[in-house]
Formats: sequence, structure tokens, C-alpha cells
Amino acid sequence: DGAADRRVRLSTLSLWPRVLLAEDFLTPAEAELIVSRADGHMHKSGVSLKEADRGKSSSDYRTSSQWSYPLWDEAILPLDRRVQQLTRIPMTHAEQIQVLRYLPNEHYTAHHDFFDPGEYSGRDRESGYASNRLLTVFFYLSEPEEGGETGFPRAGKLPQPRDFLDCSRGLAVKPQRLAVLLFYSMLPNGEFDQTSLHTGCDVKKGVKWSANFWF
Ligand SMILES: O=C(O)CCC(=O)C(=O)O
Ligand SMILES: [Fe+2]
Repeated sequence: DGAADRRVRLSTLSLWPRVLLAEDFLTPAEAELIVSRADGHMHKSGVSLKEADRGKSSSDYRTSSQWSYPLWDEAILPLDRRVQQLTRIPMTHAEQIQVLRYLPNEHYTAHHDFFDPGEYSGRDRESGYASNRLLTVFFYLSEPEEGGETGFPRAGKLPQPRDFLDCSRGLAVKPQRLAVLLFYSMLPNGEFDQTSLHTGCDVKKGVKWSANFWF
């Protein structure tokens, strides 16, 4: 389909945390396919609650909807292959593709994609020790008319924010249809990168379709 030998231009948006953008990485057909497969299956997102947040409702943090796209689906194998070439991480280290939809006023408050096992209990804690998230490859499948940026409030090593929905500080990446955002949650030495804190900023107008491809 011509996609296999596409050139990719990677722009570095931030070094702390490591954030890179590949414009036009997805083909229009791939973006349409992922959205159309997911549409109709979307259900409200949750989050794993930390021990300190026990009793709170996960829906306060994350108000979007989601659906898991089977990674080994025939139709997206060429895309899987290109993501593998781009990241140089074998596909066997990837999770299912998590498709997200944000309607107006929906968001995901600032969080890390890594799990610090010490902050969780039970099964979440065990899985955090068994494996963890190193890199997020984030697909922008649509462009909301307003809002919906991916915010990095600690970009450039800014201190921890007070307001976990404030997208006015640090770096805010505007969703660009077909672009792919890459950001690392761990440092090369395996330590967590605390500056990788990020936010799915409030969508103000339109719909934001996106997807997480986690390694
Ligand atoms: O919606 C975004 O821009 C970020 C979403 C996110 O961080 C996540 O789903 O873990
Ligand atoms: Fe995230």
C-alpha cells in the first residue's frame, strides 16, 4: 500500500520528558479503520486506583471512553510493523491498542503511564513488578476543533503542578490527525521519569479520537 517505505520525520518536542512527534505517520485508511472498528464498542474508561486514592471514583480522573483493538488483527499488521520499526521494540512487548474517544468536556487528569508498584496493592501491584510501561506511542485519529491537547505540565523539569487539569504550563501538543506522539515514561537506566507526567486536556469543541500503543 506504499506505507511500508514511507519516510518518517521525527521532531523532538522535549528532552525532559523525551517527547517526539511523527507527523503523517498513519495513513488516512488506517485512522478510519481504527475509528470505525472501535465506534459502537466504546465504554467508559477507568483507571487503576492507587492505595492512597482508595474509595475515590476512577471516573473523576478519566472521563473518556475506550475500547481495545486486537493488536494481531490482520488489517493493522502493516501498521504494527511500522511502529516496531520506528520504536525498535519488538511487538511482543506491546499491549493491545487502546482506542480512546473524548467528547466535549472529557479529559484525563495528569498521570504517569508507568505503574509504581509501591503505590498499588493486589493484582495491580504484582503486574507492576512483572512488567511496566516504557514508551507510549499515541495515535491522533481525529482533530477536535478546540482543546484536547496532550499536556506535559512538567516539561523542562518544571515542579509538580497543583492543578492536574491545567494545560497552560509546560508543553501542550495539539492533536494532529495521522500524527503519532512518542513519549518515554522510563529513563534509559530503567528508572521512572517523573517528568513524564501528562494530561489528556479537556476537549472544548468537537471529538478527539486517539489510541494508546504501549510498550
Ligand atoms: O488523551 C491524551 O492526550 C493522553 C491520554 C493518556 O495519557 C492515556 O490514555 O494514558
Ligand atoms: Fe497516559
